[in-house]
Amino acid sequence: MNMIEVHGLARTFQAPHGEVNAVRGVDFTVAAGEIVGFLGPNGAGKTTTLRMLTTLLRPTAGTATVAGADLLADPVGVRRRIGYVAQGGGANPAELVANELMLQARLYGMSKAEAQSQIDSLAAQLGLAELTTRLVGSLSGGQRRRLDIALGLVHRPPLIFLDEPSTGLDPTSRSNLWEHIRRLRDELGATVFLSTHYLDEADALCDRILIMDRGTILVEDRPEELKRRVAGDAVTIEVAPGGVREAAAVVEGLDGTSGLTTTGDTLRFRTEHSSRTMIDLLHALEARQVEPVSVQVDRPTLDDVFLTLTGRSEEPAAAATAGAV
Ligand SMILES: Nc1ncnc2c1ncn2[C@@H]1O[C@H](COP(=O)(O)OP(=O)(O)OP(=O)(O)O)[C@@H](O)[C@H]1O
Repeated sequence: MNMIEVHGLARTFQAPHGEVNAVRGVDFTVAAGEIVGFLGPNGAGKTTTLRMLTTLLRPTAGTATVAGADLLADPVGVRRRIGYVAQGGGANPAELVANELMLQARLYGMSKAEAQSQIDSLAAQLGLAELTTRLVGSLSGGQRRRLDIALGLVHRPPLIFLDEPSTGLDPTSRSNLWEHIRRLRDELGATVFLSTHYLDEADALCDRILIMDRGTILVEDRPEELKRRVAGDAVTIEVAPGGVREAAAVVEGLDGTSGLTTTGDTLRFRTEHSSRTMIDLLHALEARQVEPVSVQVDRPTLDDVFLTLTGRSEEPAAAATAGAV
């Protein structure tokens, strides 16, 4: 069974400088029990899509079924069956954390006892247990983010939308959150649809990834397939003046390297086996008396995925405006 079915979903905004085609007629499905990641550069249309699927924004065109309810005909039905953790969060700064969580749970019709037990377990898992007697407004950015997440999950929705859930979280909170999301799926059978800028997050959590760019979905794939498309680590090496041609010849002679470019005294290339390549490279440079000034190895990033898939890097949000249609 599909938890989300989207057909031709589109949203255009009227802006002072013209129309913005934020989402340009996308089609996709999410199966029950899947964790699906939504990736894309700033302005790609991820939040707009999430806001449409969570009934906060009316589509300009298209249809969708969300958690078994028709998005346009039954938005209230959709709302009752989903949890949504937005980027901004809507908690009241003047309220106590515990009260805010209880209010949310009760709004969704949970009994007091059921709500309390769910709040206790969420608070423990998301590192909020010590903060329940604090005012929302006194929380740090990361603490506030964890509260927003707890508020989105408190009524145990079968379908959960998370908009960049780990932005602003420290590494421990991040890995606790991932653990919690996995448990929601594994133990409760929940379906999770999350947007993220972090490839490692999508990789660690998601069964499938949709990549959006300029309002369209470029590719849908499992994370391992996606990573396979990015050919290895990126190496940047600067050599002493006069050595760049020699160094380029060395790089081209090494196994498993690709995409060599040079700028001034700096060379950039990709390698599938970075540690072996680096040892061979440094030995070969020494043998040819080319002196390396600096060396940097970077794991594939989201930007690399984009570069590989689209042949270009992330672009500013303005690229999605009417002029770019
Ligand atoms: N209310 C609005 N009025 C005009 N343009 C808008 C509005 N909301 C979004 N946009 C534009 O629509 C495009 C898509 O924005 P959206 O917020 O969906 O992107 P995103 O993929 O979520 O980006 P980010 O990763 O930065 O959160 C952008 O060009 C944005 O400026």
